[in-house]
Parts: sequence; C-alpha cells; structure tokens
Amino acid sequence: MLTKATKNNTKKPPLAIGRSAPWCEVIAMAKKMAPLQMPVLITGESGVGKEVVAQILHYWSEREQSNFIPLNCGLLQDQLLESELFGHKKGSFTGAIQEHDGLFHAATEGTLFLDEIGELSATCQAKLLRVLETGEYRPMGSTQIKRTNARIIAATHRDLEKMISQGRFRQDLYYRLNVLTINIPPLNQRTDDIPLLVDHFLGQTLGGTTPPVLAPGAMKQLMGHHWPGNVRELKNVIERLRVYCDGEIRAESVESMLSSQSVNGVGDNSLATFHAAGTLARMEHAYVQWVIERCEGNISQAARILGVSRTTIYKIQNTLQ
Ligand SMILES: Nc1ncnc2c1ncn2[C@@H]1O[C@H](COP(=O)(O)OP(=O)(O)OP(=O)(O)O)[C@@H](O)[C@H]1O
Repeated sequence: MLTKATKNNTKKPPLAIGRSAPWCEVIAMAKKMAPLQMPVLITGESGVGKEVVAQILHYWSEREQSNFIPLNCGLLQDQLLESELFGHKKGSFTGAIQEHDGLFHAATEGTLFLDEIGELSATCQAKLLRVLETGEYRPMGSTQIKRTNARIIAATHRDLEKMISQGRFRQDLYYRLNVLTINIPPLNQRTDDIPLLVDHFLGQTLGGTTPPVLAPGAMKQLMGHHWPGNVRELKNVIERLRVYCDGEIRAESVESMLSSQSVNGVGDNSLATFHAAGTLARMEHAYVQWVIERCEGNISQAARILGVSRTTIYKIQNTLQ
C-alpha cells in the first residue's frame, strides 16, 4: 500500500480548512480510509464539505495521479444521468448522435464522486449495484459488457434509511455503499473552524484589492449564527461582505447581511425559506439565485436545471436591481 511518504506528489492537496475536534476527526478518518479500495459513503448536510472530503480521499490514495470525477446525481434527468455514468451507443435514444464512453470509463483508474446519491433513478441504482458487485456495466443501447476499476465515493444529505423504508432507495445498494462511512457534522457544531474559514475566504483575492478587516464583534456575530447552509453559506456571506464593505467589516454589516440572507432564502438549502420572499417576482428572483449558488455560480448549469435559457436567467437576475 502506497502512502504519501513513499510516492511523488505532483498535485496540490485539496484545501480543507478547520481545526475543530470534529473536523480533525473527519480528516483523520478520511486519510485512514483513502488507501483502501472500498467505496465510501459521506453523509452530512448540504454545504458541510462532502466534496472537499471526497477530494481528500482521492488525494491520499494511490489513485491520486488519475482522474477525480465529481458528478451531482441530482442535476441530470434519468436518461441523461444514465448516459453520463455508463455511456451510450450512437442512436440509443433521441439526441444520442454519437457514441459516449461515460464517467465510469473516464474514472476507471481514478475516483468517481457521486454526490446526491439519493437522487439516482431505479435503473441507475440497479446498474450501480452491479458495478459495485462485479465491476461491470453495460452502456445504454449496447450489448457489450465493460469493466471499470473506478473507486466510488458517494455522498448524500438525505436519510437513506428512511428512503429505503419508503421504497425509494435499494437496501442492497445501501449495504454496498455503506461499508465505510464518514459523517461530517454541520458548521454550527464546528464553530472553532469559523475564524479560520473566515480568514481564508476574506483573504481570497478580489481583483487585486486589499481585503477588508473584521471589526471586533463581527466575528462574534459570525460564530453565533446558525449557518443552515454551512460552509457554502459562510463563503457566500464573506464574499458579499468583501464586496459591500470597504476597509472594515462592522458587526452591524454582518448582522444585516445575515438577516437579508434568511429573507432571500439564499443561505438555506431548503425551499421552505422562500415563503418569506414576498411577491412572485421576488420569489422567482430568490429561487433563481438559490439555484445559481447551488451551481457555484455556473449559469449554464443553473439554466439547464431551471429549463430556461441563460438570457432568461440574466433577465430575472436584473429584475430586482
Ligand atoms: N473545510 C473547508 N475548507 C475550505 N473550503 C471549504 C471547506 N468545507 C467546504 N468548503 C467550501 O464550501 C463549499 C461547499 O463545500 P462542498 O461542495 O464540499 O459541500 P457539500 O457538502 O459537498 O455540499 P452539497 O451537499 O451541497 O453538494 C465549497 O465551495 C467548498 O470549497
């Protein structure tokens, strides 16, 4: 078994900031599991850092020089997801104008990170189970069996056991995935991580300008917040504060930013927050904004999810400005 000490690393380690006891435990667990070939299931609320931990598992494994391929299973419709994962033959469905190899092929010596695993269709669940049991799969429309050696890391913010009891997730697949599990606690249980994360997000360059400093009291506000959207929400808040505050970030600015977050529903990951958004136009704006943030600012991806053009997204974004 190779370890970091015995091989040459050419890639930079993933950024995994934190010093709280729960976060250090997560990292220690990930490093221990990294060299193994078995699948890993990472659980935790949205935005806690599941993909960050998946990258650590890849980086500290002997697969590190091969591909790390992340896929959010909740972002594609059933047929497209199946084709994206397992590939397809030309003409196997409308729009399949050329052969496609799929991500199990692309990740064959590397790691395939399947985020939002609870969103997989029944067909994809059955195919994934077969890959986990035999390493084999069949591309859509093909009679040929292919093999993959990809390591599978799955993640979810859902309660998979509850989904099993509702008949929405296969129990056999759950047992296969749940051999090694890492649970990442929410950010409000890791408040010691907040100062480091804030410093890091503040320090990220903003067009060459000097980042503002936090006034006394501002950090207290940040550490006392509930952070329903976890590290992703913290990152968004700091990015906005950097734009709006020159020189110094005062406690009042943090307070008003955090209260506007919950009114607009952009910090939370649940749709429930949108009831507070007011008019239909506000609600539409807040929802579009929420999807864009979930896509890390990728407008094309957000447009695909919302089923509208990029121009429509830009128009909606401008309506309330
Ligand atoms: N410990 C950390 N250090 C630095 N950045 C972090 C850390 N944890 C999370 N982040 C950042 O926060 C954002 C959300 O993290 P990530 O995508 O890993 O969360 P997630 O749990 O996979 O979310 P989701 O369930 O919505 O997919 C990313 O921009 C990521 O870089």
